[in-house]
Amino acid sequence: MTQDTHPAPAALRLLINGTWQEGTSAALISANPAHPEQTVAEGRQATEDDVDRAFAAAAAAGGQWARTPVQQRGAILLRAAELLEAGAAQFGKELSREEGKTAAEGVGEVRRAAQILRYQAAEGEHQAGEVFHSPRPAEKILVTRKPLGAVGVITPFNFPIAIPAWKIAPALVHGNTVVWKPASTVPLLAMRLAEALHKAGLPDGVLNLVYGSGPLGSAITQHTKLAGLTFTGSTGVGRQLAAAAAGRGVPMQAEMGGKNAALVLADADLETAADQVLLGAFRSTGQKCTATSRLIVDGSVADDLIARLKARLEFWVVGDPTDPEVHMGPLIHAEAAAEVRRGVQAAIDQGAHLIYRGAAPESSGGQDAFLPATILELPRDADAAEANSAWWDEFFGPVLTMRRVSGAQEAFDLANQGEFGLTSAIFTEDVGHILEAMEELDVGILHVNSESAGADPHVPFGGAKGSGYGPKEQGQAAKDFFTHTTTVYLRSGSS
Ligand SMILES: NC(=O)C1=CN([C@@H]2O[C@H](COP(=O)(O)OP(=O)(O)OC[C@H]3O[C@@H](n4cnc5c(N)ncnc54)[C@H](OP(=O)(O)O)[C@@H]3O)[C@@H](O)[C@H]2O)C=CC1
Ligand SMILES: O=C(O)CCC(=O)C(=O)O
Repeated sequence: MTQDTHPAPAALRLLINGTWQEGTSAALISANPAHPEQTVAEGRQATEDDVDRAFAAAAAAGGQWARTPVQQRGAILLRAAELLEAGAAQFGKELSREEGKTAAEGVGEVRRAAQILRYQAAEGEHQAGEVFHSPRPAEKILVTRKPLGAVGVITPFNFPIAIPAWKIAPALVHGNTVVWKPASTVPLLAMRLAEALHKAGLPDGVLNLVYGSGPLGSAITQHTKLAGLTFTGSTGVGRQLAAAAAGRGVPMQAEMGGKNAALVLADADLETAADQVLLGAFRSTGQKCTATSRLIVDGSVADDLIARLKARLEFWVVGDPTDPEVHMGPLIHAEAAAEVRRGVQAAIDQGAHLIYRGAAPESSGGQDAFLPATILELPRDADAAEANSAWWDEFFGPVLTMRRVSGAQEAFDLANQGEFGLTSAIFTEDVGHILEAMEELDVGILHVNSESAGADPHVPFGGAKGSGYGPKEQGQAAKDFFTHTTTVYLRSGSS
C-alpha cells in the first residue's frame, strides 16, 4: 500500500482559559487507522478538575463576551476561517491520517469548516429579534434574544472539524461560551480548529477544549454551570445525555443515528442514480449519519441499476486515504471494522444475499480497519426481509442493503420503517412522485436526484423521529437553540 511520509506526532494540548496546557490524566494517543502503528498526535486527557476550571473560565468570560457586539464576534470567526483556509492542505491531510477519509475529502471538510465560520460570522447582518403589534394602545411587543451561557459541545469522530464548526460557530456568534469535548479518536483536528479560533483573537475562556473519553463527557453534562448541551453521535449515548439534561432542565440538541434510504423509482435516470448512490453509500467509508444504507429500487430497473453500480465499483480503490488514487480509506479503527464484518455475516446468516463485495487492500488480511464496498439484497418476501438485522441496524460502514419494490407507494412505506428519519434521496423525473415524497417521507432532509449526504451551512440540518432531538442545527435554526427569548411589553412611562 502506498502511503505518505509519516510526520512526527503532534503534541496535544488542552485549551483552558486562553492557555494551552498539558493534560494530567491518562495518555491520549490518536492513531492512523490505515497504519495503526503510526501515532498522529499524542498527549494527555483532561481531569474532572480541568473540566471544572474550563467551566469556571467559560462562566467568567460569558458576561463580557455576550456584551461584545455581534459584528466583533463575527470578525473573529472570519479571521479563523482565513486561517483554516490557509492551512487547508496541511489540516486536510492530517484529517485524512487521523480519521481515515480520503485526503481530498479531508481538505474539502476543512474548507467546509471555514465556510461554516464565514456563514455564522455574517449573523450580525441578520435580525436580532422581532417586533409585534400590541392589542393595547401606545404599546409594542418585542422579542429579544440572549445567549444561554456556558454551553457544552460533544462531537463525534466522523466529521472532526465540520461538525464542531457548525456547533461552536453559532454558539459563539450568539454570545455563548463553550466547553468542548471532541471524540477521543480525532483530537488533533479539534486542536486545529481551537488554534484557529484562539489565534483569531477569541478572548480567554470563551472557548475551552478538553479531551477525554465518555466519563469525562459526563463531567461536562453534569456540571452545575452547564447552560446548554449540543451533541452529535450515537443514539445510545445521545438518549442517555438527553435524559440527564432533561432531568436538570438543561436545553439540549442532539443529532444521532440514521438508516437512510435511496429510493430509485421506475422512471429514474439510472446513470445519475448509480453515481449518486455510490457516493452516498461509500464516500467517507460509509461513516456518515447521512450515508445511504438502504437502497429501495423498483423491480423493473433493479438489475440494470445493480449492473451500473457494480461497473463503477470495479474501479473503486480501497487503501491508504492519503494516496490520491484511493476512493475509500479505512474505518475509524479495527474494532469498528470487525463490528461491521460481524453485522454483514449475521445478515447473510439471516438470509441476505451478498450481491457485491469489492476488494480491500492486500495487506489487510481481514483483521484491520479496511473493508470492501458491500451490497446485500434482502428477500422479496416482506416478513423475511424485515426479520433481517441489516434492514434496521446502522452499520456505519460501507454496506448498502437493497430491497426491490413495486411502485412509489411501497418505496415510501419501506423507507419510513424504523426508528430513524434523518435523510432520504429519491431518484425520479416525475414531479408528482417528488411531491408525494415530500409529503410521505418522515425525514429531516430530502434529496431529489442527489445523494443522501451533504448539508449546506445556511439551511437547517437534523433528523426526524429518533435521529434528532431538540432544535435543528445550522442556518438560522441554530439561533433557536443557542439563544433564549425575552418577550418585552413596551409602553412609554407616560402612556
Ligand atoms: N445525526 C448526525 O448528524 C450524526 C450522527 N452521528 C452518529 O454518531 C455515531 C458515530 O459517532 P461516534 O463518535 O462513534 O459516536 P459516540 O456516541 O460513540 O461518540 C460521540 C461523542 O460522545 C462522547 N461520549 C461517549 N460516551 C459518552 C458519555 N457517556 N457521556 C458523554 N459523552 C460521551 C464520545 O467520546 P469518546 O470519543 O471519547 O467515546 C464522542 O465525543 C453514529 O451512530 C452516527 O450515526 C455521527 C455524525 C453525525
Ligand atoms: O452529510 C454531511 O455532509 C454531513 C452530515 C453529518 O453530520 C454526518 O453524516 O455525520
